[in-house]
Amino acid sequence: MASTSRSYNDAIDKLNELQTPFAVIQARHQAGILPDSVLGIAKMRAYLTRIGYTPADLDRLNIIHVAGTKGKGSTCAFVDSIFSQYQQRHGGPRKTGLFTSPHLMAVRERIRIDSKPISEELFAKYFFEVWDRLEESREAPDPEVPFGSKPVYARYLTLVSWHAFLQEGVEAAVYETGIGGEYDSTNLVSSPVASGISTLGIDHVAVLGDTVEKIAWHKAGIMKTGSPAFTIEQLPGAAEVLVNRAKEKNVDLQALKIDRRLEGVKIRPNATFQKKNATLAIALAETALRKLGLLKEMPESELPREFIDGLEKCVFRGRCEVKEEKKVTWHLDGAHTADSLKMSSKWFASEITGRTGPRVMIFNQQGRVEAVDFLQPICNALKRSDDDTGKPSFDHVVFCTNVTYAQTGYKRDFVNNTIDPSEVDKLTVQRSFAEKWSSIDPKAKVVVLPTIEDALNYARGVAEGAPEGESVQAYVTGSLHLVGGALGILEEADAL
Ligand SMILES: Nc1ncnc2c1ncn2[C@@H]1O[C@H](COP(=O)(O)OP(=O)(O)OP(=O)(O)O)[C@@H](O)[C@H]1O
Repeated sequence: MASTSRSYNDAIDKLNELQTPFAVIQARHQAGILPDSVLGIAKMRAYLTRIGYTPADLDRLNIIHVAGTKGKGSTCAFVDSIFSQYQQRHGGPRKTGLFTSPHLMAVRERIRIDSKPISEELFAKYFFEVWDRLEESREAPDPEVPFGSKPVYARYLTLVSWHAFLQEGVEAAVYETGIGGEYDSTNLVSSPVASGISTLGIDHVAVLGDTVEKIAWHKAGIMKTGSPAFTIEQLPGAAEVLVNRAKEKNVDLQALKIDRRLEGVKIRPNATFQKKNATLAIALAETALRKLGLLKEMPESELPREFIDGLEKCVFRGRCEVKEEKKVTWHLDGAHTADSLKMSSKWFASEITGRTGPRVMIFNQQGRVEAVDFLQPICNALKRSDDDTGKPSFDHVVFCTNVTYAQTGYKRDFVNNTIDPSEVDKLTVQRSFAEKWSSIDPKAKVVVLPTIEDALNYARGVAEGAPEGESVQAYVTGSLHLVGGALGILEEADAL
């Protein structure tokens, strides 16, 4: 049955129904059932067939495919921004696509055409076309592959992106993997223009394994015979796995050192990790632009103007983002792993050097009590200078949930059924974070608040009480959902 209601909001409501409910996740976890791996990819192939395409159709998109633990989103954004400079100056690639996850403020940000989030209208159109095609083809094309009538949330969005990009005539598309690589829903592409593997570290251990070697094995799954692959400097164990898998697949894998042509290029933030992401992006964009006949010569001494502008003008929101408000400077960064939080807190520390206003941190990681171990390195990065010894790292530390609003709860695009609702109500994780922070930084004022809106208002309250001429230096981090919710609220305030 075709759905009768077809607005963007209707699409998001349907999409939210495709989230795996917390109770199901918990039951699977208790029974030791791991997420689908080989079968998951077989199911994706079947879904692709049911919506009318074959994996070979995806080759028309000239895909750049990026995996990694950290920096994959930033790398994809850099490549897309370089493409955009070529479009503006040379008219090609004709149309570009960018598929990333998660979203910050609206689901449609995950599917971008010519660098802009797909319109609500087009999102709804392609979302429901995929929906209808799946409804109309309930019989499995391959009887060996058992599957439900619809894939889960992230996989469904991958299908929508392929359908949208193919229908819109996208000529070059950049794809960020969701989790891992080998069994990721984006990994149906068989001949990418190039694959890129950004910095590897520990994350998603339940799915990918608990060592960087096991994780590297999964990420290396996006390398494809016949397509070049690039990576940057990695931990030795991870580098070895990548090299071995490249050999098995007969892939030409290049491990890149930071591109010296980046000297003088103003990338943001001006940090080593971002230079690694930019280095990877340069190699990926160069490969695609050469294939499309848009780049003939690549000078060894300096980057073409289009590359420099693409890197300098790239905007990837919610990553090391600064927003000014009356009496509050908001520093927002969605880092949420041990390594990236170390980088992120150093970035915040460098941003506020020499500033005297009260420091406020707003932090959350919903459902991940183990994130309590990420707090000490943040505290260490913000230690006061010798002149200020005796002061806490942060004057105020707020732990809140990812629920957006105090009155109305989640914004539709942020509904999350995969976490324990009772834990959110009881603020269980937030209380354990608070206890930890009080033990490591006893002079800080530590509070637990139920929503993002409450947390932002708390920081604004501190600003009101701050001495004349001093601004609160607020650091919002730990989760892209938290950062996205905060940006949404701050932007509503801008619009008033
Ligand atoms: N190469 C890197 N090494 C370590 N940390 C990084 C790197 N690149 C980015 N980060 C940190 O991680 C945060 C998220 O960056 P980005 O979105 O590019 O990563 P990602 O791999 O897409 O991760 P995810 O989508 O899981 O958040 C950044 O704001 C920054 O703090």
